[in-house]
Amino acid sequence: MSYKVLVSDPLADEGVDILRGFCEVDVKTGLSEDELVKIINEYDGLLVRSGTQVTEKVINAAEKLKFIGRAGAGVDNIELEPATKRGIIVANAPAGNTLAACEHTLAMMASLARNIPQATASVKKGEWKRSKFMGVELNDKVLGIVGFGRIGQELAKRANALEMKVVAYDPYINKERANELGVEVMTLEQLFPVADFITVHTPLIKETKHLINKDTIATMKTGVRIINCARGGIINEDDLYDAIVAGKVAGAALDVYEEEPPENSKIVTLEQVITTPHLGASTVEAQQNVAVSVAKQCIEVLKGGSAKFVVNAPMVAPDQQDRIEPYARLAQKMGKLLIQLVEGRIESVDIEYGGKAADFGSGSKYVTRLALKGILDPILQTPVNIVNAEFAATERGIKVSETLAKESLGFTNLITITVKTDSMTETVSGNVSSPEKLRIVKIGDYMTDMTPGGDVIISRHHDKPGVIGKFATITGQHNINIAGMQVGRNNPGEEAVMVLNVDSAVPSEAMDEILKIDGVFTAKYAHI
Ligand SMILES: NC(=O)C1=CN([C@@H]2O[C@H](COP(=O)(O)OP(=O)(O)OC[C@H]3O[C@@H](n4cnc5c(N)ncnc54)[C@H](O)[C@@H]3O)[C@@H](O)[C@H]2O)C=CC1
Ligand SMILES: O=C(O)C(=O)COP(=O)(O)O
Repeated sequence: MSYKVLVSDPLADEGVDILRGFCEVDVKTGLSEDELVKIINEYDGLLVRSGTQVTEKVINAAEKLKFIGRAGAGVDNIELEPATKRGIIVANAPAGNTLAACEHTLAMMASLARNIPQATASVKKGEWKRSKFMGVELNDKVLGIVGFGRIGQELAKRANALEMKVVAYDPYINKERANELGVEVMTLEQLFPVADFITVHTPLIKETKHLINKDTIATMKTGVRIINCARGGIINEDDLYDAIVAGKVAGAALDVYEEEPPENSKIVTLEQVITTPHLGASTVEAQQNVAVSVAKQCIEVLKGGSAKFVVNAPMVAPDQQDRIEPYARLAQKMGKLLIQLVEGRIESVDIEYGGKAADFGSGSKYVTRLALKGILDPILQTPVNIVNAEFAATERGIKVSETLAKESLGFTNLITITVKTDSMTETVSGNVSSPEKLRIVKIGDYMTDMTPGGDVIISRHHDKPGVIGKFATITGQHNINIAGMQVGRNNPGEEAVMVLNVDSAVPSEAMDEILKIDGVFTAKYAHI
């Protein structure tokens, strides 16, 4: 299969070369939304930085698109919901530019403290105004970090070395980690009045939009200096402008703007405001890191796998991946079996985790989505994957639940999936004996021991002499070889469940004959 990938923002050659080794790549930068909409249906993958707006209109025109890669951290230029609905994996390269953005913030803070850009411009004009550019020291000043994630934490380490006092606010902060870094954790109300420098390192989301505004600025120290190397929009630029003009804020260092480029922004015209054109990630090292990361993830996805840093699907922690992967495979096969066993409109799917499968934490969401993929893939037009599985279920009114099992039937781990339709309920339980040995151990009320895979006939029949023999006769007449057989029953002479593994597909005529056997209640052919 040959794939085509569009790179619509400048991407380091190292990434483009990796992609070219796998598929056709077009590099077309500076496209308008309409230009992108016109060509996007040719592509299986799209790689961007912050320059391309991946809007709903673009996504809806992207008929073949399977992957959108963000060569960087922030994904606020990609509309995630439409991508998720369409099953398009969106991934970023979150750590590749952390140090670049952190060092840029440090450089901006030092430049702001010592008026370096203004002084440079003055000298270049032939001036020699030493008293005009009196600065302040960083030493002993309070640095308030808002958003204590990757960049915020790296910055704290470096600010400690400059002998600044670091305080931080983050609603999801790891207090132990902050204390290890010598950082005092505060509320925003505590941080604003004590900080000499305030720097924001949050994503731009509804909670952080205009987090710095006229009301919050009013609570800050007079003479505070503010830095934004995260996202335009976290600071209300008009309010910051007024506060600088009023002398409340001594100055600001901005790398990012509410509108980029900031053509209509008055804030950039102020002498006290130093500016760079969104350069936080622009180092040779960071660009190589992020380009290679998204290129590799793009290839993985186009090969049918998953990406390492998916932002629109549940992630499994890297140290849990090997452990959870066999359960995910098992759940998908169980789902595929179940959909072939049930009849009617599906109303609910419950996935029960027992024994060692009960402590997956958020990893269970990954397993659940693969179970849903197994169930929904054969019945839906659009391909179902880890990204859109839950959406595809809820859109069809299917209630999905996860429960912890009270018992695991004596197995060290057990997953039980129950599918309820408007006419019946079917339950299948499975166990991971070893990463290579997956087993279906129970169908309905009957214990079995079946390796999920290949072609099977599953019957419910009266446990009496001669019934099983007739199965063998019919399959033999249709030249279908029986590879294995297990029968489960609760009491002799009552109902039994049989799983017959066969070596080839079973035609409908053979199934019609099987259904006519005296004593057969139900019989289904399934390919798993
Ligand atoms: N200027 C540039 O070129 C670059 C900008 N960035 C931007 O920097 C920002 C931070 O990036 P990372 O540190 O890599 O992300 P991260 O995800 O590691 O950290 C973000 C932190 O913000 C915190 N947060 C979320 N909501 C918050 C709220 N309401 N108040 C305070 N904190 C909140 C999160 O808990 C998290 O710890 C992002 O917006 C990213 O897009 C990143 C790289 C380069
Ligand atoms: O990674 C981020 O969030 C950035 O803002 C970097 O943006 P860029 O890739 O340089 O357009």
